[in-house]
Amino acid sequence: MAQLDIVDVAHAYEPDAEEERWALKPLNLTFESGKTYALVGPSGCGKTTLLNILSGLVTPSRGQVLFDGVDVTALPTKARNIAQVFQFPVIYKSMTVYENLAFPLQCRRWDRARIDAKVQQVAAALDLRDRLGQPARGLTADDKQLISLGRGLVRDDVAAVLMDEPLTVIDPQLKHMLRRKIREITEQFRPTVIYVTHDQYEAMSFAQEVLVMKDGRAVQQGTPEQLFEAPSSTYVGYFIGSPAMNFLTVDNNDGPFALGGRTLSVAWDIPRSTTEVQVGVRPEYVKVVTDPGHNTFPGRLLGVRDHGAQRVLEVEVAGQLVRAKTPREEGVPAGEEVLVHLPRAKVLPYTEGRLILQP
Ligand SMILES: Nc1ncnc2c1ncn2[C@@H]1O[C@H](COP(=O)(O)OP(=O)(O)OP(=O)(O)O)[C@@H](O)[C@H]1O
Repeated sequence: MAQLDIVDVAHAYEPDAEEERWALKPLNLTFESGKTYALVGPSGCGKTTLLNILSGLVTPSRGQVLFDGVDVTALPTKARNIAQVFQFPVIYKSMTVYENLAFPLQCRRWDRARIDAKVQQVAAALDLRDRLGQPARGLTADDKQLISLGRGLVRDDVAAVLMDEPLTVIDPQLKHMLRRKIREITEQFRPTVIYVTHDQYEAMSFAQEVLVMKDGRAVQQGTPEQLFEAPSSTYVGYFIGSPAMNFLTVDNNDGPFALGGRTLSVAWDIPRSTTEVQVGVRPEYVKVVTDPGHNTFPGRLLGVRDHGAQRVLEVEVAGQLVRAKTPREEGVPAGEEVLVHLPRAKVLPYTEGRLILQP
């Protein structure tokens, strides 16, 4: 497995377009060997363009692509030694499951014993062992995609495994299981994986590092925990997390920060002159409480939404909407009048959409 570097890479599908309209604005990135990355962002933000530049399907308008320090920018896909998994399964219908998994290894002229050991290992990881003798033709779309994934992961001599929305065709109920399998198999075989998805949940539950993209730019790269705990912008705070991070405008005229005339105690110190401070706090950290206390604000319960094992309470505080995510067993407040607690350590400062300070 290789380290992949993107050095000052940019791409415009229309050569004369001004920079603001480029599909990819100048970008420097390193994908470390043996790590799993997710490229995430809304439709049109440039994820597939970046993946295609890595695979060689698109030659960037400028910049270099390095695999372990070697410049591969001008090399076609087949000379880059990568495995690719696409949205739709790519399998050989006339072959058995075993033959499908073995095929990439036969092409590499591995000997039979080595091929068999590897196929058995990957099939075990993907729970495909009982279907190895079956023809691929009769399998469900989910199983076919599982084989595509297996084929992508079976070769341990590839520079990287590039996956473009591989779970799109998968039945929603099976997605969870497949995500877990991909995670297990990547933990076991340690490939360099770059995985494109528009689904932040998929990215956060699968990758070691997540790269959030917007309008052809990488706006934040970090571990799922870093993106959850300290989004570098309100954009990332909205995009990552369900429901999105709360952002509340606070008063910062004289004295301490305040929300609806009540003091909001915070764990940071920013210049008093900073205009329009918003505080960000994740719904997971907002508590609806019964007793007044430190950083507790009166609010009005507007609604309750079901969120699987949890509920989302929507509360108006000082004229602004605050969402609190609470375990189902905690129940719902009896009346409309509630108190909302914002934990000091979890309240972050933003101005003009940017995180001002790290906590
Ligand atoms: N072949 C192409 N020719 C011209 N413009 C293109 C081409 N492919 C993509 N684009 C444009 O480049 C921008 C980035 O597209 P890209 O497909 O990389 O985004 P994406 O984040 O992968 O989106 P999606 O999730 O919808 O696939 C978009 O504005 C898109 O319209």
